[in-house]
Amino acid sequence: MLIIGIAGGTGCGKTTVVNQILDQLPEGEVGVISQDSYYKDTSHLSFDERVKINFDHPRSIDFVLLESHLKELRKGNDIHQPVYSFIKHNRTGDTILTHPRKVMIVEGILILTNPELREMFDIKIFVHADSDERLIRRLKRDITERGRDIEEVLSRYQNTLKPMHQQFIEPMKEYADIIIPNNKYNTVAVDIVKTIINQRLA
Ligand SMILES: Nc1ncnc2c1ncn2[C@@H]1O[C@H](COP(=O)(O)OP(=O)(O)O)[C@@H](O)[C@H]1O
Ligand SMILES: O=c1ccn([C@@H]2O[C@H](COP(=O)(O)O)[C@@H](O)[C@H]2O)c(=O)[nH]1
Repeated sequence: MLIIGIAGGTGCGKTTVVNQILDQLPEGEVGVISQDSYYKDTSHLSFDERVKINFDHPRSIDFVLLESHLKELRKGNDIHQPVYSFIKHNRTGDTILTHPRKVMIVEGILILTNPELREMFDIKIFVHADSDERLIRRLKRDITERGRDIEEVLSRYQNTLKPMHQQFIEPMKEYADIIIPNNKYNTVAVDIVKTIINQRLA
Protein backbone atom coordinates (compact mmCIF):
# COMPACT_ATOMS: atom_id res chain seq x y z
CA MET A 1 0.00 0.00 0.00
CA LEU A 2 1.18 3.49 -0.91
CA ILE A 3 0.05 6.06 1.67
CA ILE A 4 0.01 9.72 0.60
CA GLY A 5 -0.52 12.52 3.16
CA ILE A 6 -1.91 15.80 1.84
CA ALA A 7 -1.75 18.76 4.25
CA GLY A 8 -2.13 22.53 4.00
CA GLY A 9 -4.10 25.33 5.62
CA THR A 10 -7.84 25.66 5.48
CA GLY A 11 -9.07 26.59 2.01
CA CYS A 12 -5.75 25.83 0.31
CA GLY A 13 -7.55 23.29 -1.89
CA LYS A 14 -6.75 19.89 -0.35
CA THR A 15 -10.18 18.41 -1.07
CA THR A 16 -10.14 19.87 -4.57
CA VAL A 17 -6.67 18.43 -5.27
CA VAL A 18 -7.77 15.01 -3.94
CA ASN A 19 -10.81 15.06 -6.24
CA GLN A 20 -8.63 16.07 -9.20
CA ILE A 21 -6.26 13.18 -8.39
CA LEU A 22 -9.14 10.70 -8.16
CA ASP A 23 -10.62 11.93 -11.42
CA GLN A 24 -9.89 9.39 -14.18
CA LEU A 25 -7.97 7.01 -11.91
CA PRO A 26 -9.38 3.47 -11.87
CA GLU A 27 -12.32 3.33 -9.46
CA GLY A 28 -11.67 1.26 -6.38
CA GLU A 29 -7.88 1.51 -6.52
CA VAL A 30 -7.46 4.70 -4.48
CA GLY A 31 -9.10 5.37 -1.11
CA VAL A 32 -9.40 8.57 0.89
CA ILE A 33 -9.37 9.23 4.61
CA SER A 34 -10.21 12.72 5.80
CA GLN A 35 -8.77 14.09 9.02
CA ASP A 36 -12.14 15.82 9.52
CA SER A 37 -13.68 12.43 10.30
CA TYR A 38 -11.34 12.20 13.28
CA TYR A 39 -12.26 15.36 15.17
CA LYS A 40 -12.75 14.14 18.72
CA ASP A 41 -16.21 13.06 19.73
CA THR A 42 -17.70 15.95 21.74
CA SER A 43 -21.20 14.59 22.31
CA HIS A 44 -20.86 15.29 26.04
CA LEU A 45 -20.79 19.04 25.28
CA SER A 46 -23.66 21.34 24.36
CA PHE A 47 -23.67 23.01 20.94
CA ASP A 48 -22.72 26.35 22.54
CA GLU A 49 -19.74 24.69 24.21
CA ARG A 50 -18.68 22.94 20.99
CA VAL A 51 -18.68 26.21 19.02
CA LYS A 52 -15.97 27.47 21.37
CA ILE A 53 -13.58 24.56 20.64
CA ASN A 54 -10.31 25.43 18.94
CA PHE A 55 -10.64 23.16 15.89
CA ASP A 56 -7.30 24.27 14.49
CA HIS A 57 -5.20 22.88 17.36
CA PRO A 58 -3.76 19.33 17.05
CA ARG A 59 -5.39 18.34 20.36
CA SER A 60 -8.82 18.56 18.68
CA ILE A 61 -7.95 15.51 16.57
CA ASP A 62 -8.24 11.88 17.69
CA PHE A 63 -4.85 10.90 16.25
CA VAL A 64 -4.88 7.59 18.15
CA LEU A 65 -7.99 6.46 16.25
CA LEU A 66 -6.72 7.84 12.93
CA GLU A 67 -3.39 6.07 13.30
CA SER A 68 -5.00 2.78 14.35
CA HIS A 69 -7.41 2.94 11.37
CA LEU A 70 -4.55 3.50 8.97
CA LYS A 71 -2.66 0.56 10.48
CA GLU A 72 -5.74 -1.67 10.07
CA LEU A 73 -6.04 -0.65 6.41
CA ARG A 74 -2.36 -1.37 5.90
CA LYS A 75 -2.96 -4.86 7.32
CA GLY A 76 -5.72 -5.34 4.74
CA ASN A 77 -8.69 -4.83 7.08
CA ASP A 78 -11.79 -2.65 6.60
CA ILE A 79 -12.44 0.27 8.93
CA HIS A 80 -15.50 2.29 9.89
CA GLN A 81 -14.57 5.91 9.25
CA PRO A 82 -16.68 8.26 11.41
CA VAL A 83 -18.83 10.83 9.61
CA TYR A 84 -18.38 14.43 10.82
CA SER A 85 -20.86 17.30 10.63
CA PHE A 86 -19.38 20.80 10.40
CA ILE A 87 -22.86 22.18 11.03
CA LYS A 88 -23.21 20.34 14.36
CA HIS A 89 -19.46 20.55 15.12
CA ASN A 90 -19.59 16.87 16.02
CA ARG A 91 -19.56 13.32 14.71
CA THR A 92 -22.96 12.30 13.37
CA GLY A 93 -22.84 8.80 14.83
CA ASP A 94 -22.78 7.28 11.32
CA THR A 95 -19.70 5.65 9.84
CA ILE A 96 -18.52 4.88 6.32
CA LEU A 97 -17.21 1.41 5.62
CA THR A 98 -13.76 2.05 4.13
CA HIS A 99 -11.85 -0.72 2.36
CA PRO A 100 -8.07 -0.93 2.03
CA ARG A 101 -6.84 0.20 -1.41
CA LYS A 102 -3.52 -0.02 -3.21
CA VAL A 103 -3.19 3.73 -2.69
CA MET A 104 -4.63 5.51 0.35
CA ILE A 105 -4.74 9.31 0.57
CA VAL A 106 -5.00 10.96 4.00
CA GLU A 107 -5.88 14.65 3.87
CA GLY A 108 -6.25 17.33 6.52
CA ILE A 109 -4.85 20.55 7.95
CA LEU A 110 -3.00 18.90 10.86
CA ILE A 111 -1.97 15.46 9.58
CA LEU A 112 1.73 16.30 9.40
CA THR A 113 1.86 17.61 12.99
CA ASN A 114 1.68 14.12 14.48
CA PRO A 115 5.09 12.38 14.29
CA GLU A 116 3.73 8.79 14.37
CA LEU A 117 1.24 9.50 11.60
CA ARG A 118 3.84 11.42 9.60
CA GLU A 119 6.09 8.35 9.70
CA MET A 120 3.38 6.30 8.01
CA PHE A 121 3.24 8.47 4.88
CA ASP A 122 5.29 7.31 1.89
CA ILE A 123 4.76 10.68 0.22
CA LYS A 124 4.03 13.94 2.05
CA ILE A 125 2.40 16.75 0.07
CA PHE A 126 1.75 20.32 1.26
CA VAL A 127 -0.75 22.37 -0.74
CA HIS A 128 0.05 26.07 -0.52
CA ALA A 129 -2.25 29.02 -1.15
CA ASP A 130 -1.73 32.55 0.19
CA SER A 131 -3.57 33.39 3.40
CA ASP A 132 -5.78 36.07 1.79
CA GLU A 133 -6.79 33.60 -0.93
CA ARG A 134 -7.54 30.93 1.71
CA LEU A 135 -9.61 33.33 3.80
CA ILE A 136 -11.69 34.39 0.79
CA ARG A 137 -12.30 30.73 -0.14
CA ARG A 138 -13.12 29.82 3.45
CA LEU A 139 -15.62 32.69 3.75
CA LYS A 140 -17.42 31.65 0.59
CA ARG A 141 -17.38 27.93 1.40
CA ASP A 142 -18.34 28.15 5.07
CA ILE A 143 -21.22 30.55 4.39
CA THR A 144 -22.64 28.48 1.50
CA GLU A 145 -21.82 24.96 2.73
CA ARG A 146 -21.16 24.94 6.46
CA GLY A 147 -23.91 27.18 7.83
CA ARG A 148 -21.65 30.00 9.04
CA ASP A 149 -22.02 33.78 8.82
CA ILE A 150 -19.32 36.34 8.08
CA GLU A 151 -18.90 37.21 11.78
CA GLU A 152 -18.26 33.58 12.75
CA VAL A 153 -15.70 32.98 10.01
CA LEU A 154 -13.79 36.21 10.66
CA SER A 155 -13.71 35.91 14.45
CA ARG A 156 -12.58 32.26 14.27
CA TYR A 157 -9.96 33.26 11.72
CA GLN A 158 -8.54 36.04 13.91
CA ASN A 159 -8.80 34.30 17.29
CA THR A 160 -7.71 30.74 16.58
CA LEU A 161 -7.29 29.79 12.94
CA LYS A 162 -4.57 32.28 11.97
CA PRO A 163 -2.39 31.80 15.09
CA MET A 164 -2.78 27.99 14.90
CA HIS A 165 -1.90 28.04 11.21
CA GLN A 166 1.28 29.96 11.95
CA GLN A 167 2.21 27.79 14.93
CA PHE A 168 1.31 24.30 13.70
CA ILE A 169 0.51 24.13 9.99
CA GLU A 170 2.90 26.41 8.09
CA PRO A 171 6.02 24.89 9.77
CA MET A 172 4.99 21.44 8.43
CA LYS A 173 6.19 22.49 4.96
CA GLU A 174 9.59 21.46 6.23
CA TYR A 175 8.48 17.81 6.16
CA ALA A 176 6.86 17.92 2.72
CA ASP A 177 8.32 16.00 -0.21
CA ILE A 178 6.23 18.03 -2.64
CA ILE A 179 4.74 21.53 -2.23
CA ILE A 180 1.89 22.27 -4.63
CA PRO A 181 1.34 26.00 -5.31
CA ASN A 182 -2.45 26.34 -5.51
CA ASN A 183 -3.31 30.03 -5.74
CA LYS A 184 -4.48 29.02 -9.20
CA TYR A 185 -5.60 25.54 -10.31
CA ASN A 186 -2.39 23.56 -10.79
CA THR A 187 -3.03 20.81 -13.30
CA VAL A 188 0.69 20.18 -13.87
CA ALA A 189 1.33 19.33 -10.20
CA VAL A 190 -1.81 17.17 -10.03
CA ASP A 191 -0.70 15.30 -13.16
CA ILE A 192 2.71 14.61 -11.57
CA VAL A 193 1.03 13.08 -8.49
CA LYS A 194 -1.29 11.07 -10.74
CA THR A 195 1.73 9.72 -12.65
CA ILE A 196 3.31 8.54 -9.38
CA ILE A 197 0.04 6.84 -8.41
CA ASN A 198 -0.37 5.23 -11.84
CA GLN A 199 3.16 3.80 -11.60
CA ARG A 200 2.18 2.17 -8.30
CA LEU A 201 -1.07 0.82 -9.76
CA ALA A 202 0.57 -0.61 -12.90
N1 LIG B 1 -6.95 26.67 -7.15
C1 LIG B 1 -8.15 27.13 -6.79
N2 LIG B 1 -8.61 28.29 -7.29
C2 LIG B 1 -9.81 28.78 -6.90
N3 LIG B 1 -10.65 28.19 -6.00
C3 LIG B 1 -10.23 27.03 -5.47
C4 LIG B 1 -8.97 26.44 -5.81
N4 LIG B 1 -8.83 25.27 -5.13
C5 LIG B 1 -9.94 25.16 -4.37
N5 LIG B 1 -10.78 26.21 -4.58
C6 LIG B 1 -12.08 26.46 -3.93
O1 LIG B 1 -11.79 26.89 -2.60
C7 LIG B 1 -12.69 26.31 -1.66
C8 LIG B 1 -11.92 25.52 -0.63
O2 LIG B 1 -11.29 24.44 -1.31
P1 LIG B 1 -11.15 23.02 -0.60
O3 LIG B 1 -10.62 22.08 -1.62
O4 LIG B 1 -12.41 22.67 0.11
O5 LIG B 1 -9.99 23.38 0.46
P2 LIG B 1 -9.51 22.59 1.73
O6 LIG B 1 -9.97 21.17 1.61
O7 LIG B 1 -8.01 22.72 1.69
O8 LIG B 1 -10.09 23.33 2.91
C9 LIG B 1 -13.65 25.45 -2.47
O9 LIG B 1 -14.84 26.18 -2.69
C10 LIG B 1 -12.92 25.20 -3.79
O10 LIG B 1 -13.80 25.06 -4.86
O1 LIG C 1 -16.50 21.41 13.89
C1 LIG C 1 -15.66 22.00 13.20
C2 LIG C 1 -14.45 21.41 12.86
C3 LIG C 1 -13.56 22.11 12.08
N1 LIG C 1 -13.84 23.35 11.66
C4 LIG C 1 -12.88 24.07 10.80
O2 LIG C 1 -12.58 23.27 9.66
C5 LIG C 1 -11.29 23.58 9.19
C6 LIG C 1 -10.64 22.35 8.59
O3 LIG C 1 -11.32 21.91 7.46
P1 LIG C 1 -10.85 22.32 5.97
O4 LIG C 1 -11.80 21.57 5.08
O5 LIG C 1 -9.44 21.88 5.81
O6 LIG C 1 -10.99 23.80 5.83
C7 LIG C 1 -10.50 24.09 10.39
O7 LIG C 1 -9.81 25.27 10.01
C8 LIG C 1 -11.56 24.35 11.48
O8 LIG C 1 -11.54 25.70 11.92
C9 LIG C 1 -15.03 23.95 11.97
O9 LIG C 1 -15.31 25.10 11.56
N2 LIG C 1 -15.92 23.25 12.76
